[in-house]
Order: sequence, then C-alpha cells, then structure tokens
Amino acid sequence: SDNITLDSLRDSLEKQEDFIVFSLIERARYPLDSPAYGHSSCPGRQSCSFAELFVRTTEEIEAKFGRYQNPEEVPFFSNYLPSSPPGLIPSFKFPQVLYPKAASVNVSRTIWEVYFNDLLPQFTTKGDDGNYQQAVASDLICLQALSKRIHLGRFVAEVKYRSSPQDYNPSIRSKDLKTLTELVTSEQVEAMVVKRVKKKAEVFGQDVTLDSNGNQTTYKVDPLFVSNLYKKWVIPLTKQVEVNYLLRRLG
Ligand SMILES: C=C(O[C@@H]1C=C(C(=O)O)C=C[C@H]1O)C(=O)O
Repeated sequence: SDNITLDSLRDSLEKQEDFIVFSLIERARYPLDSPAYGHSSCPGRQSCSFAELFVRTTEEIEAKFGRYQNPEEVPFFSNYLPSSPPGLIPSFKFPQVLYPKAASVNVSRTIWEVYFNDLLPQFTTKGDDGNYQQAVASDLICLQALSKRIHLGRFVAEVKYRSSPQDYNPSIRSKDLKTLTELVTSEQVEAMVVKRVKKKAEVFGQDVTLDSNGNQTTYKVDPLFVSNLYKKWVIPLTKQVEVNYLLRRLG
C-alpha cells in the first residue's frame, strides 16, 4: 500500500484505456440485438432482462472463483454473491489501501443505466442477428472494464488525500462538493486522457485493407464516440467516485 502513488494509478488508468477500447470494438461486431435487453423470466424474482440474468449468473461464478477478492473489482449485483468454497482459491494478500468506511462507494447502478440506455445504441448498428449470448457476454466485458476504471477513483482519492489531508479536511467536514471536485481535478490530465483515447480508437479500431485505391479510413468504433464517452461519462463518474469517497474519509 506504500508504493501506490498517483503516478502508478495514472499508469494503470492509461493501460485500462486499451482494454476499454478493445472491449467496445468487440461488442460493436454485433448489432444492437435488442431482444437481449427485453424481459425474460428470472428465477426467484419477478422478471429481469436476459442481459441482467447473464450478468448475475456470471458474477456468481466469478465470485466463487475469487474475482472480488481484489478490492479493485466491484460487482454489479453484490447482494446475491455466493462465498467461495474453502480452499478453492489460492491465497493471496491484496494490499489494503482503501479507508474501510469509504471503500464501499459505488456508482454501478449509474454505469449500468448509462451503458444500456445511452451508450450501447450509439456504438452498435441497428439490427438483430440472434447472437444474444455473445452480445451480452461482450456487454459484460465492457461494463466490467468501465466499472473497474471508474471505481479506481477510490484509490486515486485515497492517494490524493494522503498527500495533503489538511487541504481536504475542511471541505470534507462542510460537505463542500464543489470545492472537493475542484481539489481532485487536474484539467491537463483530463485533456490528455480524452485526446489519447481518441487516438487509441483510431489506431486500434481502423479497418485494415490491402486495397490501396480506397484511401478513406473507416473505424470499427467511432473515435469521437470514444473520446466523448470519456469526456461525458468516464471522467465525470471517476471524479464523482473520488468526491463520494472523500466525503466518507473522516467517518
Ligand atoms: C484520476 C484522476 O483524477 C481526476 C480524474 C481524471 C480521470 O478520470 O481521468 C483525470 C484527472 C483528474 O481530474 C487523476 O488525477 O489522475
């Protein structure tokens, strides 16, 4: 926990960009496939979507195999997770970096709603090819990648707080969200991130052809969609996590 620094976290956020871009590209191979998001029967509950049932079921299996032992991982449906059979998971001690009372800060609900209602229809084509399992499996990869990135804001907030608690304490005590948001913000870093993810979407997602006459480059996911995703959702939600974390930092 002592060798975690703001630089190491920024490095991790940068590497996660690659995975987020690749996940979006993978999901964009399928059309919207809207029946996967309509209601289906859900054991023990009134109803839920096919996508939700797939995510719940997958999270149960991943929980058993230890995914959430890592404090960086946040499930979407934590209420239903089984514990792991004793002796199944090789033991490993993850460093405990987070302040326990603030560690549970969570914006999973918002990520879920924004992803399905706003984002998905923007980066997939209209249509239905029947690949519902493949589509929702790719959705889960995107959701997990976004959630891990956004919830890393808890670690960023912890490191920023530790470097100068005296700057944060008065605004935490007075619950001054505006000042706390200003304190955690680095506009230069944000501008760089937005520019870099657009370039990654251009480099990783360009359609490659051997045909030299057509010089119009096309992309699997619109690079502008990716930079807007970061500008409008990923960065603001990361900062929301940072601020909510700080509000509980003195509890
Ligand atoms: C994550 C950080 O905190 C804030 C959020 C950022 C982001 O989500 O990319 C970037 C800069 C900061 O405004 C950071 O400082 O690196």
